[in-house]
Amino acid sequence: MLQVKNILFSYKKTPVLKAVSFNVNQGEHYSIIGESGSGKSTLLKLLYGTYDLSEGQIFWKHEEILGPKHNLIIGPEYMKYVAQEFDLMPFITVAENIGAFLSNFYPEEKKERIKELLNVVELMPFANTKVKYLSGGQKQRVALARAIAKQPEIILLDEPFSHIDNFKKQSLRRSLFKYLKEKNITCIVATHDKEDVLPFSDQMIVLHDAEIIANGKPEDIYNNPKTPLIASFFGEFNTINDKIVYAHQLEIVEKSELKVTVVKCYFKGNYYLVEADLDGKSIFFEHFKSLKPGLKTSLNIKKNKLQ
Ligand SMILES: Nc1ncnc2c1ncn2[C@@H]1O[C@H](COP(=O)(O)OP(=O)(O)OP(=O)(O)O)[C@@H](O)[C@H]1O
Repeated sequence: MLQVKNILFSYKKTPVLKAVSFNVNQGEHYSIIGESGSGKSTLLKLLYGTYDLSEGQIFWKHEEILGPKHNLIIGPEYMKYVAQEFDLMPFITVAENIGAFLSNFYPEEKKERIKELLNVVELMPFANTKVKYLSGGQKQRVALARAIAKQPEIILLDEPFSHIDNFKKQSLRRSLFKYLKEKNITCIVATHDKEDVLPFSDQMIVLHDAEIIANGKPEDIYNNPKTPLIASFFGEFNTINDKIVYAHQLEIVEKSELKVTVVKCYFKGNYYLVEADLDGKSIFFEHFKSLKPGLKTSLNIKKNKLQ
């Protein structure tokens, strides 16, 4: 188990993280979300032992993870960290990069392992391409494969799919997270993307103003967002009578107290996001077809949030 116990950390005077505590079980998928600058990357770096903590402790199993004051080499053996800037060897091939830290003692096994890893990150066709000729997204996939090559016990991923296009992202996410679960590798992901969290995470935390403002199962946090900031991570939402209501929870009905006037419609693929006026305030709801600006209608809040 990873135990983060009441940590405090500042780069300068103001704390970037304070009173941060949470536990992650072996094999669990844990997500860290928060606005830009909320300390997600800093938290991953602290878990990796990049900096010394001002207060608190971090343990993996019974071993304390200590910073550079105590270690010449940053990062414990059993842990891998994939930063936003990936550090690859440009003049050798994808396969050579992935195999760089694998033992040469059993060449056949090494070849098989590289093949397996190339499949996980869907880079088989680029096995013999030099990394310098790859796109940003392809390089990010090499970095991911390299991080799992030696089968760490725990992997820290900072925005792991940020450079990868939407075509590849969906299948890559499934492939990587499935692989990590199968191998029982604990995975901690800092992300802006709810698609990294909702379908895959066992637990998540939300950082704001240097502290954890929510910690729990994604389903619970999604269904009961405590603040507008949390709701905004998941999608378009409204505050109606002091309650947070997602756009998809509103439906048009014949009569209700919520009388709105349509302002604009945005095509979203399988639905339209409708912007409407409710007593001088903008309100957003989803509808299956486009509505004319100026149309007056009534809305109802659906009961089941997942509908
Ligand atoms: N090396 C550093 N020296 C000083 N301040 C830093 C350093 N790295 C980060 N910060 C500051 O610490 C705060 C948290 O940064 P961090 O990169 O952890 O946020 P983040 O949530 O990962 O942001 P993003 O989502 O944009 O990657 C920010 O205010 C940032 O400016």
